[in-house]
Formats: sequence, C-alpha cells, structure tokens
Amino acid sequence: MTSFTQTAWQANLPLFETTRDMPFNRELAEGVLPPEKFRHYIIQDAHYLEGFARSLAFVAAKGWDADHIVQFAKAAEVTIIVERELHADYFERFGVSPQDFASAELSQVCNHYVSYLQATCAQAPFEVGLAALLPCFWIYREVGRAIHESAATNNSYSAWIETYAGEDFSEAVDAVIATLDSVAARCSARSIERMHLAYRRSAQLEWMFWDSADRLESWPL
Ligand SMILES: Cc1ncc(CO)c(N)n1
Repeated sequence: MTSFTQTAWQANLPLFETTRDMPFNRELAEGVLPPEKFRHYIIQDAHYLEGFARSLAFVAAKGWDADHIVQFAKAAEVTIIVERELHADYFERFGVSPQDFASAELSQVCNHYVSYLQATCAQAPFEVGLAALLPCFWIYREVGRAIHESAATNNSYSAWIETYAGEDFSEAVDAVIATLDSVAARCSARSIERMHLAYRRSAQLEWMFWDSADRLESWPL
C-alpha cells in the first residue's frame, strides 16, 4: 500500500512543480530577485515562522506519545532559532530595523496561512494538524534543493538557500514524513480524507505565499 505521504505528494505534484518553477524562485536561484521582493518575503516569513512554531507547539501538545511531544516541541524550538539567525542576517542586509519589523502587518496571505495553521493545529485532531504542517517542511526542502542545484555562485541569497537545501533541515523533514506515515497507518478513512484536504490547503498556501511576495502584496484599504 502506498503511504499517506507518497499519495499526498503525487496527488499534488503539479502544484509543487508550479511552485518550484515560479519566477520568484527562479530569480532567487539566479541571484537576480529584486531586493524589495526579498525584503517583503523575509519580513512576512519572520511573522510566518512564529505562527508556524506556535502550530508545532499545539501539535506537540496533542502527540500520541512522548516521542511525538519531543519531536514537535523540538521542531518549534529549532524554528525560532533558525528564524532568528536567518532573519537577523537578512534584516541587517536589507535594512529592516526592529521597529520596521514590529510595525509591519501580516500580509493577506501570511495572515491567512498562519491563521489556517494555528486553527487547524489547535482545533483539529493531531493527525490533521500534522498533515497541514507537512508541506511547510517538504515543499521547502524540495524547492530549496531545486534552487540550490541551479543557484548562481556569489548569490546574495545563499544563506537562505543553504538553510533549506541543507542536511539538518532534510533530517527534520524525513522525521516528519516518518511520523506522519506511522500515524496515518492507524487513522480512519474519514481522518485520512481530512488529512489530504489539510495537506492540499497548505501546499496551495505555500504557492500563494511566494506569489504574494512577488506581487509585494499589501492590503487594498
Ligand atoms: C512560508 C514558509 N513555509 C515554510 C517554511 C519553512 O518551514 C518557511 N520558512 N516559510
């Protein structure tokens, strides 16, 4: 039997390929992404990662056993540590002061994605929250690797690329995939259906997140 994660990946493959091939990611690989677009992205992503870490903490609290609690509480911690390292560096380079960041409102898409993740992880069963979190790990690794393969040397975005194409992140992704498959093996058909919907929604929101940075999205009023 095909695993939950392989089924979800295959079912959403065209969506992933569209995400991987977005102009934003191609330009990031070539090092020609306009700085104001990366600045928009990195500010929103710092907000996003805080919500992502909170979502991981909700999922940790719902774990079926102690290993789950450790895995997701640790992932919440690592998310904040990496967010601080990556963003402190880029905030300085792109001239984002602590005040700029504090006063930057979440964009429509960032707000939607974070609200969706937090609500799902807080209110839905453990396995559904986990499925909603998987694209955040897996799509980032695969996009990171694709960008890494085609990246120009001397790319000002290399710290970002190395983080998501790197070994530490990949191990965390493999661990989430393994946990989700072992959990899915004990879930009802009804739960599996909800998990696929949650996975797809997050995969869509990953595309939308990059797209919103590409459009320098702001609120219409
Ligand atoms: C929007 C988004 N999704 C996933 C990650 C990586 O977990 C990230 N940094 N930003």
